[in-house]
Amino acid sequence: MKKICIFNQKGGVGKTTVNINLCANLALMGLKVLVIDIDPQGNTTSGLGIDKRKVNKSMYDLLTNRDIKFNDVIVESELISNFYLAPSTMELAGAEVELMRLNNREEILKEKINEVENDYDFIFIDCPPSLGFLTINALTACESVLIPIQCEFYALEGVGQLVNTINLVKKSLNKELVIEGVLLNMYDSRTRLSSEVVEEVKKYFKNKVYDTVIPRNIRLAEAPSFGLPVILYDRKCKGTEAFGNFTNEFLSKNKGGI
Ligand SMILES: Nc1ncnc2c1ncn2[C@@H]1O[C@H](COP(=O)(O)OP(=O)(O)OP(=O)(O)O)[C@@H](O)[C@H]1O
Ligand SMILES: [Mg+2]
Repeated sequence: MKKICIFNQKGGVGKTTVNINLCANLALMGLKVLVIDIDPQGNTTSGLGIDKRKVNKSMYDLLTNRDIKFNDVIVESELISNFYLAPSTMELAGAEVELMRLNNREEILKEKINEVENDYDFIFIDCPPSLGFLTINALTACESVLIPIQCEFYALEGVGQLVNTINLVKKSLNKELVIEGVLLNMYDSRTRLSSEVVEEVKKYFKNKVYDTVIPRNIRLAEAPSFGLPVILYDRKCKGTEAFGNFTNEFLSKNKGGI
């Protein structure tokens, strides 16, 4: 079992896209996967075809109500076997204020995950684009952080702060935390900028950067509106191919982790 959070405090870099598609591929390979949506935007929840209005119990209930068990919140995917989701709704935005007074507020998620972690091969957490309480809970609960980076001019902006936050959590709340890997997303082979960004990111993160690069692909952007991971939306597109390669690379680096 391994627990990984997908994080970059920059918005729109592909956290949710990576989460949905990597996890779907792992589940289709027969690994048992739990995705925890800890972003009040709930994009992972809707991207997996769950209607947020119909969510019975969500991550908000789990974090704010001691009597709720993790298994009360988890829903099983109807599309993919071995694939489970802990959904989020807008309510989660209020959790920070409600939990402010608790002493162990950074460790609530970690303690809750303990209840179910042995049931899964992988647990992934989709973080919001901020360095707030929810993200700190995720970083405290996980063994590693997978960082998606968008191939654009400001790609490395804020990365120093991101690494500082990881180091801070490492010092105070979670000594084991490491960077799982850095995944370059929305690569455009026609532009020199994209390849320059790849070089920059490699200079900064060195061998932590995955060889696989995810191209900008319209099918990847369309799939969530149908509530599907890309592999079930268009099996032959470039996005599916890239996520297939990435899943294999991810697994080859995690041989001992399953
Ligand atoms: N490789 C790609 N090709 C085309 N579109 C993409 C790609 N990756 C992500 N997108 C699209 O870009 C937008 C942002 O992606 P995504 O929601 O995964 O980012 P995020 O980091 O989770 O955002 P947030 O910080 O708001 O949670 C979405 O509309 C998504 O469909
Ligand atoms: Mg997201």
